[in-house]
Amino acid sequence: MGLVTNSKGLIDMRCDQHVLLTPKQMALADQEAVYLGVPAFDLMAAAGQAVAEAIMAKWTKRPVLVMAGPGNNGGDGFVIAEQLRQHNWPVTLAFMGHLDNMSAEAQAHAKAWKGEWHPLSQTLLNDAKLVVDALFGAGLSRPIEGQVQHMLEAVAQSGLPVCAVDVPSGLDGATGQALGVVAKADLTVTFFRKKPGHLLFPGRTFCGDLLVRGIGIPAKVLTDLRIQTAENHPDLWLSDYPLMKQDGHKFHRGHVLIYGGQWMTGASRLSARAAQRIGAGLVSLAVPESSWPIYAAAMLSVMVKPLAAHQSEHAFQQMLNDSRFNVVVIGPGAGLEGNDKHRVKHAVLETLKCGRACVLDADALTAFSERPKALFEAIHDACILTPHEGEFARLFPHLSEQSGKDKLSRAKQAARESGAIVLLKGADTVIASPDGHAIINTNAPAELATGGAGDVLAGFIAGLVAQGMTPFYATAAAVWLHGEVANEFGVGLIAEDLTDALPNVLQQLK
Ligand SMILES: NC(=O)C1=CN([C@@H]2O[C@H](COP(=O)(O)OP(=O)(O)OC[C@H]3O[C@@H](n4cnc5c(N)ncnc54)[C@H](O)[C@@H]3O)[C@@H](O)[C@H]2O)[C@@H](O)CC1
Ligand SMILES: Nc1ncnc2c1ncn2[C@@H]1O[C@H](COP(=O)(O)OP(=O)(O)O)[C@@H](O)[C@H]1O
Ligand SMILES: [K+]
Repeated sequence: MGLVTNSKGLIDMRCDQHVLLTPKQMALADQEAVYLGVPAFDLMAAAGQAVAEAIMAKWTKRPVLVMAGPGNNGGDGFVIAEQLRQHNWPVTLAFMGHLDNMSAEAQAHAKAWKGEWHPLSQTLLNDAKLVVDALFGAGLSRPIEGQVQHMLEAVAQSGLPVCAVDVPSGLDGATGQALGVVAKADLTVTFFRKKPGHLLFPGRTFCGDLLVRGIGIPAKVLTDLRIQTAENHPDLWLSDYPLMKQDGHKFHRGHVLIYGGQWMTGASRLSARAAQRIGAGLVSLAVPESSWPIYAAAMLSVMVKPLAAHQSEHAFQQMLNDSRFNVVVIGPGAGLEGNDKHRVKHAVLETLKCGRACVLDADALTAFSERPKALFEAIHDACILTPHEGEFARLFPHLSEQSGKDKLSRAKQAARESGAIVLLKGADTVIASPDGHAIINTNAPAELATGGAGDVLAGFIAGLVAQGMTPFYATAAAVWLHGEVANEFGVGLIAEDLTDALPNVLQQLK
């Protein structure tokens, strides 16, 4: 897989801007930059300078309280304080730590601060109109408690605007989870590249506006870091995107087969329309004979094939023999009542048995909740599971939201355990591949929380896989387009609009 690393394991520079570094990887990047000849003093100077500039661009001149912690995050704080002071801002500096324990560069910058030093105290908030949180950054190693906790609580209660340096103190940059209390910020300035914790919830809400600033670390330090995570962006997959060929015909653009249920006939129709709109050459719906008129009447350009009631399993199996169906979607509206569950499981297992690329969603996932292993044993590498948190917990109960693990790790572990690409939905959708690569999506607006949006997404994915896109990229592209269309449409969105408004967004991709 070539998401962030190419076949030699080197970073693909096309997407280098979008990679996400864990705090550990960031520390290695810093070290490597120093090894390559960039002085640590200069890195810290650039970091502090970048934050000071961001503050002066966002806020008018006002009294500032800079809270500087015991490590290099605190070192940045001293640079910020001095920079703002030089621009005639009234600055108060509160330090918690021991100068002797700080790195040489932090000590040097602390000594360059021309103002007074105060111990951390809540009374300092009385005269402040802005707080700079330079307490802890990448080095946070345990939950915040005691005096710092009380200080952060007082900052929150004060309602003062906060600028966080690198990450809001208390936020785990790797996971987006709080380690004890977190200082919620209005602006967070991070360095070199974003961290997963800036994008995953609840971390994203703690950061406020997020700025990334280069501090002189050369991009080539990324090559040895074994980075596996990136933020979703067309740069990751556009070169793999199936743009139309002038001499193409419909059979070049794949044929999606969608399994339709008896009662919830809308869901699979939404998927079908979405697969068409995103460019699949042909789309067929295989539906129970009894519901055939409903489907056929509503779908004009989709081929609707009836599955006879007395032999529906056999009939579906027969359809799979036609190798022109290069992707199968099962789940939206498939049904779980009576014999439906058995039929759905059978359809899934037969599809997997013949090695067909497939998107398994909704009921196709829930159908296996009693014995997920039966599904995992059949899965191959062109299989995409698209659960929301509820469906995810049915297949991976030990990885549910309640497990205490973060979303990125949960999705990655699920992909590894199942052998499938796992798309774990939500406002911070994660797409994880069994080989450890993962993409975090950030463009989805809350308008997507509407019935049927997931059915459309399944259709988008299938439509892209049908056209030859690799499943991992197809999933990432579909999720991004889904979010982008919802943004373009705005309020009042219903699932049908996602498909109808897709062409505008596709047009901009060209
Ligand atoms: N060359 C570099 O490494 C650069 C680092 N930069 C800054 O340095 C930061 C990372 O610096 P550090 O690795 O020194 O880490 P931090 O400054 O985040 O904090 C590390 C210190 O905090 C203590 N600590 C951790 N968790 C604690 C807790 N819950 N309660 C009390 N004390 C706790 C640790 O024992 C250690 O003394 C980055 O976030 C960034 O702001 C920037 O200056 C750019 C250059
Ligand atoms: N608050 C939110 N912000 C952004 N996207 C969301 C939010 N809530 C849900 N979504 C997205 O909306 C879609 C809903 O899918 P799903 O839960 O399967 O719904 P349905 O089964 O009704 O189609 C997913 O793509 C999900 O990521
Ligand atoms: K901080």
